Amino acid sequence: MSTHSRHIQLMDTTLRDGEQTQGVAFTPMEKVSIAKALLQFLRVDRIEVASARVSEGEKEAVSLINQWARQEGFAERVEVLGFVDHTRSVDWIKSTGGSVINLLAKGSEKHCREQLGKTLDQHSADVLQTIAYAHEQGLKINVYLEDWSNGYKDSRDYVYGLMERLQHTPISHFMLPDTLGVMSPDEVFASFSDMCQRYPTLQFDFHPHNDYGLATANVMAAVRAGVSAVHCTVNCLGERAGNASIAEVAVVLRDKMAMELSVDESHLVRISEMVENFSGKRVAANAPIVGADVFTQTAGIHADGDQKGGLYKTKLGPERFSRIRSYALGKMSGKASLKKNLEQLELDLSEEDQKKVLARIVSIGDSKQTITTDDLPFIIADVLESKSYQHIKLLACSINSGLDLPSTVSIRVDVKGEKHQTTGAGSGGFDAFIDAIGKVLQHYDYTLPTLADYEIRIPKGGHTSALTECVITWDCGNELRKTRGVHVNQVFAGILATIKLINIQLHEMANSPQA
Ligand SMILES: CC(C)C(=O)C(=O)O
Repeated sequence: MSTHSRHIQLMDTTLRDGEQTQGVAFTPMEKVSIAKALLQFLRVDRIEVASARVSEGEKEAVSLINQWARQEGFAERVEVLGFVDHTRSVDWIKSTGGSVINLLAKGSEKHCREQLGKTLDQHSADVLQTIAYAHEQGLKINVYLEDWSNGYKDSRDYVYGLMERLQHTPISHFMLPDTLGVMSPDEVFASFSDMCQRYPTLQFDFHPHNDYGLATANVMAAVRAGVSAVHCTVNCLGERAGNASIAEVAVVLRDKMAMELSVDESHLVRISEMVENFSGKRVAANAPIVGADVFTQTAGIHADGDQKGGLYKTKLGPERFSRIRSYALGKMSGKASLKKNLEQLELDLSEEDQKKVLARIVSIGDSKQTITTDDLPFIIADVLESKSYQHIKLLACSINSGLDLPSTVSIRVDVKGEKHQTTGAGSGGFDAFIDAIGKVLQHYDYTLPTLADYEIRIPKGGHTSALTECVITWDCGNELRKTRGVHVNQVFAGILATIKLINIQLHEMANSPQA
């Protein structure tokens, strides 16, 4: 098959196979939100949203999605996995207002024999009967040949036999899964080339799994062999090691194969965040395109190269995905990393002061702590002994905690030069501190944002007396902000991270035009 540019459909199955990720279950409203984001903003071609007959909640979700999709003219782009169960899956899909069934047939002789206890003739008769009924009911029909990768390897005659029986029925897409994620790109290319040449008038989809970490490479091979659609999920969710990441597939097919796609890449990250929140499955910081760190340069030499004419630029620029490049501060930072951060904060420092600040950054980095751009003004203030960034200082803090007892805290703080002493109570030491500090801050018209996340880490191989690092993500309304605190006592690490956030926000309040 030629590698000439052609349109490749992306079928997103986050809401069906993605929900088969261990521990993931979306509520109906979450499913509706994800479906809308996928079709309306990301503009994928098709979405698979559920398996038929799973539950009442699933029925509600699918009905809501179909209702919305019909209004928006997307009805035929919403698909539901159905089973060879006479009329039951078809009736279920019809009752949700659905238009498309993705019928699950057996793609390997072994599955057909061992799981269904049927021969090829018996199984194809059942499949044909369900297809006829679905067609009569006005559904569009796609068919999965489950375990096709093994079927093609071990029982090719069975696969051809099934295809012969199905090829003249009203099936729109033959969806060939690598159900257990066992194929290599060479195997995908050879098998799909054969299928596409043998049945040149049929449309084939590839449904990959990532068990060997080869899902994206396998998608490339399938497209090279001639498939017209590939399946993927947001954040690579899916059974076991997942399917193929939609972000990876989109950029690889565009950049490496010059294929035409409908997806709007600028929405990839937002959808990834939405799915991360609803699924509770964190995206690895180094996940291509959507990971938190993938547009951060750490080595000073890279920051230097970027400053000298974009020497480290690639097609995968952050702007393409509505993200920005950042320059990490740590022991590997150089002058250019600091300069880039100063530019971002619109801060001007003499060469001499930059040297001092850089030396401090490197020494903080050496003690394994991480530094964010938000930390920089405070490091500068500390190194250059400027008072203008120290709006709040924790002078003393003692915490009393006991098993099954409320915690109490007593604090002394300096806010803008005024001293306060107060107490607080809560269900834990940190909660008690939040109670106490809240009492002080109400005098300054300031309310702490809510926590979006709270992580405690110790260095790998650490021991009970090791430093702990607390990273708090704050929901500041229009943005999420992270602050870090480091201390041997993990509650104090959280308290220091909180003081940092308060300092940043009091500083912004003091410098806002209304102040
Ligand atoms: C249920 C089927 C279609 C599947 O997801 C697979 O075979 O990978």
